[in-house]
Amino acid sequence: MATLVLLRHGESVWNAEGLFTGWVDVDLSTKGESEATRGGDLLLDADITPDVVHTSLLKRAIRTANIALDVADLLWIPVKRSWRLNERHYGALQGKNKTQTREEFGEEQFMTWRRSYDTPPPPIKDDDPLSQVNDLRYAELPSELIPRSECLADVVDRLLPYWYDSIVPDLAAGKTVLVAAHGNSLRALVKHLDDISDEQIVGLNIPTGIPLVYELDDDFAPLKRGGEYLDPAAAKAAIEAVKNQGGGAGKKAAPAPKKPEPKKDAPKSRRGRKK
Ligand SMILES: O=C(O)[C@@H](CO)OP(=O)(O)O
Repeated sequence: MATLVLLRHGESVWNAEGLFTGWVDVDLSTKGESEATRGGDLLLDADITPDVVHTSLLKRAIRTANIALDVADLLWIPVKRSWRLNERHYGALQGKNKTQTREEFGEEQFMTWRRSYDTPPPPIKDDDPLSQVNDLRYAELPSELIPRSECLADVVDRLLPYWYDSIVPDLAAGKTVLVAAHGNSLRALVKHLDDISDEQIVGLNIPTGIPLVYELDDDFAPLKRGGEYLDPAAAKAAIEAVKNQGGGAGKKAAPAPKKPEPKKDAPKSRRGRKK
């Protein structure tokens, strides 16, 4: 038996502003930092001691893991990072306001881009300031592997090799594994773990900052489907909040605004690919 803890990063600045984020490297909000601290407290209270942490290459996940592990006095444990745990690349929607996108394109298109399993948003152009093609942290990746947009099916495809090659070996060695990642990369992992259909995964949302614990059998399948949130009541409320971002599913879209809000500037990141 092995223990796997999934932790979505705390609220980010762009979560708070209601913007599509994807691979843009935005930081935690003050509330997000508090959520990460609370995540660490919940781990302590549940007497769960991760032996190793896996994160994405994005600071909101990295900092959430650090804050939570610091609370538990576990900042020293080994850390492994991979772009394969990154958030779903939101293509040309990155930096756009969710409510305005819903109003401009309508509820159906908005939800298709946001939650459909196999329809990616329009691709981002390589010369867009919010593109990641020249971001130093992906310099070792062949350019064609850097996403220009992803649907959840694409995330499942790029995440599973990391699950099998990097996380499963740690679990097999008897380690308690913490994975600090993102709403949609964790949805992809939960889809795999709980064997959720392409249709059902559309309705699954992951709250920020609340550890989700899976006890796994010898085949790395969950003993309890869905795992257990360490604060189930808070998780339930937070899941609803994620679901309703941008106006929420099922609500009629308001008429299109006169002028869509311009895209946000990208937080600065180091540019330039290695030779
Ligand atoms: O903007 C994003 O990158 C994600 C997660 O914050 O949003 P959503 O929940 O709409 O997929």
